[in-house]
Amino acid sequence: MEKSFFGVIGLGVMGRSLSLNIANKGFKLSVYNRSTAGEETMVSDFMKNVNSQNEVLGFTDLTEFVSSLERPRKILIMIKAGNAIDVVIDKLLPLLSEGDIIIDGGNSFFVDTNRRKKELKNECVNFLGCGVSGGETGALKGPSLMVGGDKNAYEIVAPVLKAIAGKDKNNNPCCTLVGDEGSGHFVKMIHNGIEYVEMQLLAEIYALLKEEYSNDEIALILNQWNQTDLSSYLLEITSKIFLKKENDAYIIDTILDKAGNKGTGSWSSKIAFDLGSVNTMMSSAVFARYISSFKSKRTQLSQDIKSENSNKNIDLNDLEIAYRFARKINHHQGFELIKNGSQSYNWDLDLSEIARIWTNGCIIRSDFMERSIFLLKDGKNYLDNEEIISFLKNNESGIINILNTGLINRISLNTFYTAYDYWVAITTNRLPANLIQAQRDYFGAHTYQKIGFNENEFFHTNWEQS
Ligand SMILES: NC(=O)C1=CN([C@@H]2O[C@H](COP(=O)(O)OP(=O)(O)OC[C@H]3O[C@@H](n4cnc5c(N)ncnc54)[C@H](OP(=O)(O)O)[C@@H]3O)[C@@H](O)[C@H]2O)C=CC1
Ligand SMILES: O=C(CO)[C@H](O)[C@H](O)COP(=O)(O)O
Repeated sequence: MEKSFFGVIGLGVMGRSLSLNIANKGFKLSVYNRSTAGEETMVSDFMKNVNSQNEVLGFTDLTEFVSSLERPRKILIMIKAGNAIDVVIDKLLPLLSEGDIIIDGGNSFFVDTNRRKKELKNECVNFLGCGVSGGETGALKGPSLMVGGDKNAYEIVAPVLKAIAGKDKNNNPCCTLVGDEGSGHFVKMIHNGIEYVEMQLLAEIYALLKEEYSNDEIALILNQWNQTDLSSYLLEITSKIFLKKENDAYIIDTILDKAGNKGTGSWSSKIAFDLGSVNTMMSSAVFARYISSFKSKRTQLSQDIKSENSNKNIDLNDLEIAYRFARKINHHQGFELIKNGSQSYNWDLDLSEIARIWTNGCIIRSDFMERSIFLLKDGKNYLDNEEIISFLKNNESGIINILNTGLINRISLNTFYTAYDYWVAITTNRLPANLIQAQRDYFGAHTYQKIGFNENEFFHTNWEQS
């Protein structure tokens, strides 16, 4: 029997969509899912969705699955991130041959990907970490693919990845080898960090609007914004969410206000600390999800708090400006983190190319991302651009008015606040850090630098000596 060109392990939400996408592009495919209690029909259910033109073989036996693949074997693992990946790799290894290629398409932590790549290299097996974005629909119709690893291995799987990826405005695939090692998963992790912020900003806008406007009206406002340069996939789906009803009830009003997460947002925040990069907005968006999960505490404490119920009178023009303002800072912080990661890990990442593969297929695709291809050229970031700087300088009052509305009405707007605060701090010539240095020197003799002296000169004061 003719062997399959490509293999997919894992037929969950993403694995089955990617598999159909691959098969629809004409590649002969083998798919595998473990057959555990309660999940025995994953493969047979999948096979029912395969059309007669697709060449797909389904397996619940890993050895048979691997034997069905032509060499070098090209296997995409699309399962839960974490230990499960190591478990599957351990099971695969004895079945593989020199030169075979494993691609991890899940949201794996990039440090694990660095390790796995090294371990597999010792076994003469290639390992690529591929960030996949686009959710269920994107995976089926054209995701954005951020690949990290060796160029030679990438070239072998590129025909499949490029064929299934979404296409940019010039019809080029939203798929690229971003760099070596776990750089693909690093870039996907930051993508998700940016995504968390974009989502939280919309949630805070909802918090402001919902006291004054109906769901239909909120949908209309967001939809109007989506006809402007603010247009994005997340804005589009959010406006649609407000219109969706079940049994005459708006679904949004029936959903418990506890946000979940699977880790990529908090990893992005932790890495920013390690790299000395400032990403206050991502941390704020992660913490907003955590606070939301303290539902019973919030319910208990909210009983003692009087709600003013004042007339909010939100200025929609200011809100639109504040949103535009905060998104610019979010993208700046996100790409700055990528830049810092690139420098620290020697990955030579191309920010403009990353923006390009994020213009279609992925969750944070937007008009602004399209413009970012230009703004991020030659290693530049947003705050190197005069137009961006002048927008931020000239529109402070819009975001201040919105923050004031939040303060007066007890509406938590922390992610908007962190955007503005970052802008204020980064544009302040003299910060009070001189006091921090004095305090450190006082209690710990940590020394300090002096204004007008050489950067390499450090001073110490005996603060208690009169
Ligand atoms: N959903 C999304 O929007 C996106 C998800 N991702 C990432 O893609 C990956 C898959 O996500 P998704 O498809 O949503 O997840 P699902 O929960 O839908 O599917 C999980 C898959 O992993 C398999 N699996 C879980 N544990 C093991 C194990 N120990 N050994 C073998 N197989 C295992 C499951 O098999 P079984 O059915 O037998 O349990 C199933 O096939 C994750 O890393 C996720 O973070 C990336 C981008 C978007
Ligand atoms: O990668 C994704 C989108 O790009 C996944 O949907 C991911 O699960 C989103 O993160 P979280 O579950 O933490 O909200």
